Amino acid sequence: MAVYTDISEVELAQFLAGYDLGEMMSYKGIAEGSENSNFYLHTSAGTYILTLYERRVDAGDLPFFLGLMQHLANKGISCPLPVERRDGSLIGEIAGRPAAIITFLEGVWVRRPTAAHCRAVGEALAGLHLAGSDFALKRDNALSVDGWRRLWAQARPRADEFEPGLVAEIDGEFDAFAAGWPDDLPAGVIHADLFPDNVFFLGDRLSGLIDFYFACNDLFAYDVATCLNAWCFEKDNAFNLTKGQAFLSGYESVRPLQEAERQALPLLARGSALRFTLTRLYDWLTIPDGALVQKRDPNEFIRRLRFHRHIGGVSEYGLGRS
Ligand SMILES: Nc1ncnc2c1ncn2[C@@H]1O[C@H](COP(=O)(O)OP(=O)(O)O)[C@@H](O)[C@H]1O
Ligand SMILES: N[C@@H](CCOP(=O)(O)O)C(=O)O
Repeated sequence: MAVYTDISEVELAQFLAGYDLGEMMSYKGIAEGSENSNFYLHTSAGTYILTLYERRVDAGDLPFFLGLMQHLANKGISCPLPVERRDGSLIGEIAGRPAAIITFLEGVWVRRPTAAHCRAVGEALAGLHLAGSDFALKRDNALSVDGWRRLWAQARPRADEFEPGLVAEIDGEFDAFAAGWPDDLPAGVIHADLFPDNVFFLGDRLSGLIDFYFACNDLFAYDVATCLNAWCFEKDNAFNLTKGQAFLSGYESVRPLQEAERQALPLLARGSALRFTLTRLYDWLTIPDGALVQKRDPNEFIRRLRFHRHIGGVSEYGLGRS
């Protein structure tokens, strides 16, 4: 469930007075998502999504996130378009939270992605990387190695409660990143959270990308690594080579990876697995039982991390296989 802040009809009517969206007809909280409060909003002008930005979103980053959606949509990427207020701004306030209205995208996210879905996501991710290349605003990745260290400092004292031995294991991961985290690979705007619940399909056709609230400037190959983690493992946490191959060939059909990016994938995938382990572990240890938000299992990403740590070579991801 993700409605952290409820809103009244009166508050919504006042908020909508700032827009040219006609009369309010109905609104309804959306159960899915985990970071922000989202509502379906029906007005006489159509259907929209109203988002109230919550704990992990810094209001100072909203011009980047919303401006990026505008930029990408204008470049033909199927993503929500923020709706301008009467005064031309994109951000308002409701119930004491910063808030925006974005256009509604048709489609559903797939619970059981096939190799065809993975290929389509690879193509879309590379398209996003190319389309973001001339976006003027910049945002550092708050959840790269330094951000992971801060999260780890908070989770570490209780991490062995989740799994005995985890403290020593994750301390060791940081040593590996200190020795070799790349900073000289092609970089630009990345999505940074392109999980299945953020990609809509109509049948096998990818119909849109959502949730740009972790987007930032970082290595393109790090985004590739995150998608390998998010799309190409099965429910039993085994890597699916066919899906890996499909995702990577989809990506490379639009933007071929450089050899240095290919060789960096095992470390980047390990880092990405650590990033999601840490946010999930932090939530696991800090969100009270019975809270509205659904906790996600850190173990899935601990298992991925171990897989990447022991990978023999990038052909095991499906690279270089026909
Ligand atoms: N533009 C959109 N069009 C249609 N549905 C959307 C749109 N944006 C969000 N949603 C719905 O809201 C849910 C939560 O959105 P998301 O951006 O992932 O939230 P959060 O940032 O809280 O994780 C999505 O799973 C989807 O059902
Ligand atoms: N993708 C992350 C959680 C972020 O949730 P989202 O609803 O914003 O995609 C994870 O799986 O840990």
